[in-house]
Amino acid sequence: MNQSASRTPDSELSQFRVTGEIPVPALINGLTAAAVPLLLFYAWRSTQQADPFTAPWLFSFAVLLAINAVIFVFSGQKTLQRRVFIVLITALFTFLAIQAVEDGSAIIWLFAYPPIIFYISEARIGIIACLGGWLAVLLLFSPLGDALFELPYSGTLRLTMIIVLAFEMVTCYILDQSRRRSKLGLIKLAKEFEYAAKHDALTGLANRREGLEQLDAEYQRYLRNGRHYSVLLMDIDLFKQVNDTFGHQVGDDMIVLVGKTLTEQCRKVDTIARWGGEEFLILLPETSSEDAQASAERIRLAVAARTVQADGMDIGATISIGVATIQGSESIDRLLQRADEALYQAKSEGRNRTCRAAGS
Ligand SMILES: Nc1nc2c(ncn2[C@@H]2O[C@H](COP(=O)(O)OP(=O)(O)OP(=O)(O)O)[C@@H](O)[C@H]2O)c(=O)[nH]1
Repeated sequence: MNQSASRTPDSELSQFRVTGEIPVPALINGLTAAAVPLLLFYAWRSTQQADPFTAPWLFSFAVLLAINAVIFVFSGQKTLQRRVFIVLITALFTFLAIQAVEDGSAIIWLFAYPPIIFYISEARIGIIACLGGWLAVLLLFSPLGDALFELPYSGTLRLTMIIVLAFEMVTCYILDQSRRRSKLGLIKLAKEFEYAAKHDALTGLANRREGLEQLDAEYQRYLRNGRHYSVLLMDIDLFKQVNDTFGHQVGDDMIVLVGKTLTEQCRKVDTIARWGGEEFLILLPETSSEDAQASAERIRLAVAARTVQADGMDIGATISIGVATIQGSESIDRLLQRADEALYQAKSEGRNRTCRAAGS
């Protein structure tokens, strides 16, 4: 599981939403909603404290973040919004790191950056951004930083910041990886459940429920475009004897063999469903009654040519098939009923044959 999971790229991962997970656009808009008034407040405070440089920058960041949110609301451009947001908050945190707002405490805001960047971007971007940010802080706190800026930070604060920031970034990375792996696990589990809900465990064919869904979808298409479709309802002949004589396992092998043969004989667009114990249904989209009859005969002969091994013997299987083609405004139930009647007729006429439903 982990192998295929770890191969899934982040971009693919971001397309899936696990119930309860905060969607990235919602988080971005929530953070924007919180950041804009905060930035405006600090901009106002800066003007009060006669700091003419900081206020315009904070105000600009507030406006750009608000514009980014508005663009999303009106255009729904999630990717663009996310990228712009990443650039803006990276620039904002860089600004906060080098700009000693008031007494220099603004740099503490850097701790808010790692969890946000890991949550809203791919793991690769998060690592690059955090590593770059940490190296930048290291450089800022070096003698070079002092040469370039007037930094009010003590040696103890610098050392603590560097260590705690690194600790926080690594922790965020580990938590983020754990979150991504859990999400991949859930996605894989959901796919397995979905597959199990739609397929028959023995043959791997569609199960009856999925067959009915496909029938309904085809019926809706038929109502729209009037293109007729057909169904083949088939049943392995005298199957009880196979079970009774050779055992249940040989019976199962025969069901699998028939399912395999049907798959080989059908088009990709056809739906092959295990309808019941030894009963199968094939949905043939856009297929006339004549073509359906021809397909049914081909399938019947293909099955009759195959054998399963039991007690060193080759056991042959034959099937009987009822063919029905949708007509007029009849319901799916009525179509299936006609196919069933045709199958019954094939059985009563001696089995190993194909019968077309009345009216088809
Ligand atoms: N091995 C196996 N047997 C199954 C399975 N599902 C149903 N069966 C058996 O299939 C048999 C079906 O028998 P019947 O309905 O009497 O039909 P038949 O013997 O095929 O006779 P006709 O349909 O009249 O040709 C029953 O004995 C079921 O127990 C399955 O998944 N595996």
